[in-house]
Amino acid sequence: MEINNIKSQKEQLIVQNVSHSFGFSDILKDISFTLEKGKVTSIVGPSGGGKTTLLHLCAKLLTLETGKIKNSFTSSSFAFQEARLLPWKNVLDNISLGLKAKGIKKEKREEEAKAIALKFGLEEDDFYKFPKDLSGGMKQRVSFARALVINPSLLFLDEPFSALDIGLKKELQTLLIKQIEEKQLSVLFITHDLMEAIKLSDEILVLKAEPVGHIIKKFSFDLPKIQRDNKFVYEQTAKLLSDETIINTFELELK
Ligand SMILES: Nc1ncnc2c1ncn2[C@@H]1O[C@H](COP(=O)(O)OP(=O)(O)OP(=O)(O)O)[C@@H](O)[C@H]1O
Repeated sequence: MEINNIKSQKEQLIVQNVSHSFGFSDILKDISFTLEKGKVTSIVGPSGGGKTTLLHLCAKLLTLETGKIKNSFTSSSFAFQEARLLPWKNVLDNISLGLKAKGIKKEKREEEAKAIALKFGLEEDDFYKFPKDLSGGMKQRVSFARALVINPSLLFLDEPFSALDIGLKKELQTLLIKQIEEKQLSVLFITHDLMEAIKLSDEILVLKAEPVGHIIKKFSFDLPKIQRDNKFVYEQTAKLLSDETIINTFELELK
């Protein structure tokens, strides 16, 4: 038991002095932060600031050129703004892709995929539908179920809520918070949405694009996510939006 505790404490993502360029364009400069087990770190900033590039470097979807990234989490998965489902596979088969890759038998795969599909608000009638017959919201439910069915210790999220209506956004955020609390899930989360970041994060890194993407400020929040009501989110948002660095980063106009 104790050995497990020691092992789990060591799970972290350490990003040290990471810079990145595409050709002659410098995109990121000297980025450093650490994501601990059970924590959520959000990267917020204006469009084009290099948020997705940073996430891709952390997830090894891009080759690291400068700096160090050490990921000691035991497993990871992804969910993106678009659900990216395989069009030739039905809902259950899409959800259980990661289980298949782990060598889990078909019967067990289906059982686990069905359980998580129901948890994420899909219905039995949806199980054998193909992506072309699903709404955008249903596709995103499948995408979340697929990412979480393998019980990852680290989840990479790139604006997964941005195309959803407000009700579904809230529902999926609540389900995600539950997973974070129950399973000590860690999340690296990209968003444009400051309120969303305040609701979900332990730490927010603000990325400024000019002249090259760099972290201009870090904010931490201690209140348990489950206790963050609208009042907390609005108050914290107002506080952050009155910070001069945030005003400059987002080029907000004060009237
Ligand atoms: N594969 C690539 N090759 C060349 N340039 C790229 C590539 N990927 C991204 N870029 C450029 O890098 C910059 C940062 O892009 P990135 O997608 O990381 O920003 P972002 O902050 O995630 O933006 P958004 O919020 O709009 O998604 C942009 O100018 C983009 O055009």
